[in-house]
Amino acid sequence: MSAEVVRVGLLGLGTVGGGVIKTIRSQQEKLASRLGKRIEIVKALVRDSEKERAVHVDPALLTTDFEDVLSSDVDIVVEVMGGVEPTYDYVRALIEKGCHVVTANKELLAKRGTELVDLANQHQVHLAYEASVAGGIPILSVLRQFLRTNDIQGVRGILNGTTNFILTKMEAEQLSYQEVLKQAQELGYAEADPRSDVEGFDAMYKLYILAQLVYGESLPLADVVRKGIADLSAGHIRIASELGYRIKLIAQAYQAEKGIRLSVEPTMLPVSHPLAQIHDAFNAVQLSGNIVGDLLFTGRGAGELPTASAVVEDLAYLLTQPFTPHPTWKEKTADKAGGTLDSAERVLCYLEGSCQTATPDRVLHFLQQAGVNVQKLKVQFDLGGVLRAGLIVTGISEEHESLLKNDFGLSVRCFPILESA
Ligand SMILES: NC(=O)C1=CN([C@@H]2O[C@H](COP(=O)(O)OP(=O)(O)OC[C@H]3O[C@@H](n4cnc5c(N)ncnc54)[C@H](OP(=O)(O)O)[C@@H]3O)[C@@H](O)[C@H]2O)C=CC1
Ligand SMILES: N[C@@H](CC=O)C(=O)O
Repeated sequence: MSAEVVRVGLLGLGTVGGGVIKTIRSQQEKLASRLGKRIEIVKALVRDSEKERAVHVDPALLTTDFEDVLSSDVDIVVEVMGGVEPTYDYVRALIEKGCHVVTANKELLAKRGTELVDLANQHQVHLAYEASVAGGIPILSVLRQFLRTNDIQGVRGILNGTTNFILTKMEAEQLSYQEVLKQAQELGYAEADPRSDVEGFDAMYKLYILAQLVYGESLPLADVVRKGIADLSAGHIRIASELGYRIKLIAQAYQAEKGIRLSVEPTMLPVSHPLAQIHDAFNAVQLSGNIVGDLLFTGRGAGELPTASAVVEDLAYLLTQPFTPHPTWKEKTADKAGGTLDSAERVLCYLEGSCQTATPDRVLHFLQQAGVNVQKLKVQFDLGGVLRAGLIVTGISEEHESLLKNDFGLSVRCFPILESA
């Protein structure tokens, strides 16, 4: 008996789109026997149909006109073109036409997901987006299907492969930030505009989506604390390592007294911390449930095949499952947006400046007089007379930071420390 054919359209045929085609081709027989359906790609929207591609496709399938996809009787569309405009309009039109949509586009979901989820429910179509968070790790399916009894108390993780790759290589191979970013782009990890990765936007979009699933609501993106790694130097990484820490871009969502809080920022982890062991473009998500306790999921967070795996698993899932309404997405403004340094916290404070104006003794004296508790100190001088110091402190405030900048001519950067596993 021949398997039913499912007509799939692709929006985008770059890194992920190419991976989707390769995966469907390599797994076609298995999928047909498991699903009783054969997946046929019938159209692929691209910007430039003449461009040479990593995967060969029949040129007749390529189009630069979205109307060709919309009018081609597709059952499902896989959106892997990225961005919000014109993507939102395309996805909207497809849902209104009754197409199921699978997307890897976290930016689209974090910015317009509330509307798209409602629209998909209204038209009774699937909107599947496993690939939008943590690449190949099936974390959204776990949250949706296997953690419905637990209250999830907090979620934290490494959600961006590019920045984790950069931090790993900067530390292990002493490569420059620019050099490693270029490698990440060549390997297909980075976003089309890599500022999204290195400035923490990409991880913020993923955290927003996780919060929708974990808490049934998220904060507006403007209320999320977001700091990136673009200004991290070899000096930061070296001092951290000498003090026994490793810097990771950590995304966290937790329930505070006045509602949920979301943050993405470079954070110091003791080298023995499980998240400090996540290297290269791997991601990790740590969850803590009131019944199950702590869970840690890890896997490849970016790149052609890990992401395609999540996309094609979504396709396989929705080909076998009847439509069920998706829980509505909500946004709730934070009572008080976080972001200011809580002086009660233990932080690693990195200072850099000329030793003409700032000697370790003078800086320590100032901090002690100001009531800052210094627990550890590492100092380095280079031949050019530059002082670099790492201090583990509690009780430092933004006012102290300003005084260190203004009175001692130091550049100051304080990093939160994540002590507990
Ligand atoms: N790369 C990764 O590791 C991951 C990516 N994602 C997400 O997947 C999506 C795709 O990423 P990726 O494959 O890396 O991106 P690429 O830049 O490699 O591919 C984008 C594709 O979309 C096409 N495209 C872009 N804009 C338009 C437009 N306006 N009209 C028509 N076609 C367009 C491009 O056409 P052309 O080829 O002609 O230029 C290209 O084929 C993004 O949302 C990204 O955030 C999610 C998880 C991991
Ligand atoms: N640019 C992203 C790709 C996957 O989402 C990343 O580096 O994690």
